[in-house]
Amino acid sequence: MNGLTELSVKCVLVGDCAVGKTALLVRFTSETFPDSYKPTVFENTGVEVYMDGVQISLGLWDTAGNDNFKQIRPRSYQQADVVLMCYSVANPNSLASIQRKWIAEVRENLPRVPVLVVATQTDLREVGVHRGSCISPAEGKRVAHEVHAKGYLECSSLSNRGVQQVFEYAVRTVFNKHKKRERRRMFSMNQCKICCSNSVSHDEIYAAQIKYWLSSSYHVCSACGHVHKWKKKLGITFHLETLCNVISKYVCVSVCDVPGPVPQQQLHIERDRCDLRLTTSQAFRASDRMSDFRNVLRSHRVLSHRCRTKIQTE
Ligand SMILES: Nc1nc2c(ncn2[C@@H]2O[C@H](COP(=O)(O)OP(=O)(O)OP(=O)(O)O)[C@@H](O)[C@H]2O)c(=O)[nH]1
Repeated sequence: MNGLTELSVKCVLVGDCAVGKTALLVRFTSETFPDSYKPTVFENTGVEVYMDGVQISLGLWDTAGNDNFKQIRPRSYQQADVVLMCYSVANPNSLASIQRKWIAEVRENLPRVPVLVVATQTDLREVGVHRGSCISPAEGKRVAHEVHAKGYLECSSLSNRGVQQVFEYAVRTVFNKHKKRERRRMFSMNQCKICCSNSVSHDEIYAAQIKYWLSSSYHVCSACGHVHKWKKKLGITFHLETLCNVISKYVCVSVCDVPGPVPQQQLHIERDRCDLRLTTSQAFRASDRMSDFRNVLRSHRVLSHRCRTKIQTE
């Protein structure tokens, strides 16, 4: 990806046999509907799409629902950006499989990649023998919620209803994730120039002695998320002892402008890979109980877009 002018997205479809994964892909890529059923072993295809002016190479990976080909599936999971877990509204077992089997397999291979639950063959709610006994949207949504899916969509490849939306949603999910990451990187680069005039290098910084940390209060800059000694100027009160204890290995702010004795501990920053994010809307003091502090960090995970830098203590 280059400054979000182009992006490549790998989307993998999984789900029980005959739920309509191939038909969904065929409908989306060629505007046709395959009537005959031919079990998939392994297929992939690619299309170019645009989103907000960004050209996106969308790789679409069809997988076999049949477990005879189970060994092949991990190949499809490699480097995936988003997974569509499909079930047929006319087949309750296929929905049960999402909870019982597919989410576990996907998470084993892709622990953090967004998944969407996709209900297929929705035309069967209106015609055919399953009419009246099909799975309702509410039931599908409930399962999606339980497996922590990023979204729930319904479609019919036969009637072409909702097909486009499935892929739009999938691409949008990945797109937004990249945009967020990009924005964070930009903030990180820009704001550090402003706020950290006397900070040391971003890639490798030196922190003061832990002892010094234990006895000192620092402040997190509201602009860049860095710890400063600027009392009440820009940031929130933040005690490094607490910070160190709570996040014993990974700290989500970089420490710069460290006064005091010669640094004894070297810290390495892993840029753009931060799990914890801070906002500046709240103040914490050293006296805060650890659990409260942890909760506050947790509750602020998604709020801040400020520069995030992860420090790994050696
Ligand atoms: N009524 C209806 N039938 C569909 C729809 N989508 C697929 N089918 C039919 O369902 C059968 C299975 O479709 P496939 O797309 O091959 O299913 P699959 O999930 O790829 O199956 P595997 O390759 O075995 O994993 C075919 O006979 C399709 O014609 C749909 O939206 N509505």
